[in-house]
Amino acid sequence: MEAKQEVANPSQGILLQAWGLKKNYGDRSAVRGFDLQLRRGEIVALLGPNGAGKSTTVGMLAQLMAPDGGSCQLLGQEVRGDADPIKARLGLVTQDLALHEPLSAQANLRAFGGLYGLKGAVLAQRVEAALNLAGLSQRAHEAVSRFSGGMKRRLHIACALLHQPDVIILDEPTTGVDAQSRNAIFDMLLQLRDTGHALLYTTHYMEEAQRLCDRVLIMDAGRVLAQGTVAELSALLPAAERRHDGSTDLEQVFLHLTGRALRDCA
Ligand SMILES: Nc1ncnc2c1ncn2[C@@H]1O[C@H](COP(=O)(O)OP(=O)(O)OP(=O)(O)O)[C@@H](O)[C@H]1O
Repeated sequence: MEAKQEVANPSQGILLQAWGLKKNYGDRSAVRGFDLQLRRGEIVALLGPNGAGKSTTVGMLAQLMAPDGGSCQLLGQEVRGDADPIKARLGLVTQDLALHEPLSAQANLRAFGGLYGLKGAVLAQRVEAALNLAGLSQRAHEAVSRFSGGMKRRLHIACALLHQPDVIILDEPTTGVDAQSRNAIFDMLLQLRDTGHALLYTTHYMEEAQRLCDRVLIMDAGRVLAQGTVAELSALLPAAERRHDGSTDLEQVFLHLTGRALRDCA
């Protein structure tokens, strides 16, 4: 195990921390050394093209797969197996929807709440709060099969939050949604950030990372190439490549770092 430079410390606001995470599939290195410090009250984007290693990184951070190297801590502790209570402090929003289409939004939430061991008045209160957060209170009793793609995505996110995790990892949560629903999802995520959650958000959409996130990690071929605020990343560009109006396009930064355009990598 590699040396740790710093202990993840919730009192300093660091809720999720990783050191040198590595993962191989056979002789392919999917992740080649991933470091992270995720703090309370921030949204960090993990931005990279298809195949960059984002989902594999999420799998290791969410304790779904063991790394081949490195380690991570959740609220200052290593997670010791599925039964470790600390694991409940993390919520994972997967890329694939996990909803029961014939059931209503409320019934889906109740079913997920049951999986987390919630019942009675607590379950009822959490389901109501989740419907509210997802903007679905008026559609609570309708079958999910009648929902738009964006409504399903919002419900899917709400299901992953019923156990009130501190750290939320979202793997491309806007896949297949229109601009209006994307805005509704952004509102949900900003509300979560502003109530003290820490969010890690994977995407291959630069404009999402730029608009929503406090910091951005740019990843390609299993490595983090650069990280920082958009302004910090912009400072990596040579003066001649910067826009005259001072605005930055993460696409330009990716192009500068890799010699190819992010949109051409998909
Ligand atoms: N189960 C697997 N077996 C073999 N190779 C895999 C497996 N899962 C991922 N890979 C490979 O590992 C690399 C990283 O894949 P990963 O899915 O983590 O990237 P990603 O950035 O999440 O991509 P996307 O945006 O398309 O989801 C890719 O080269 C991929 O083909």
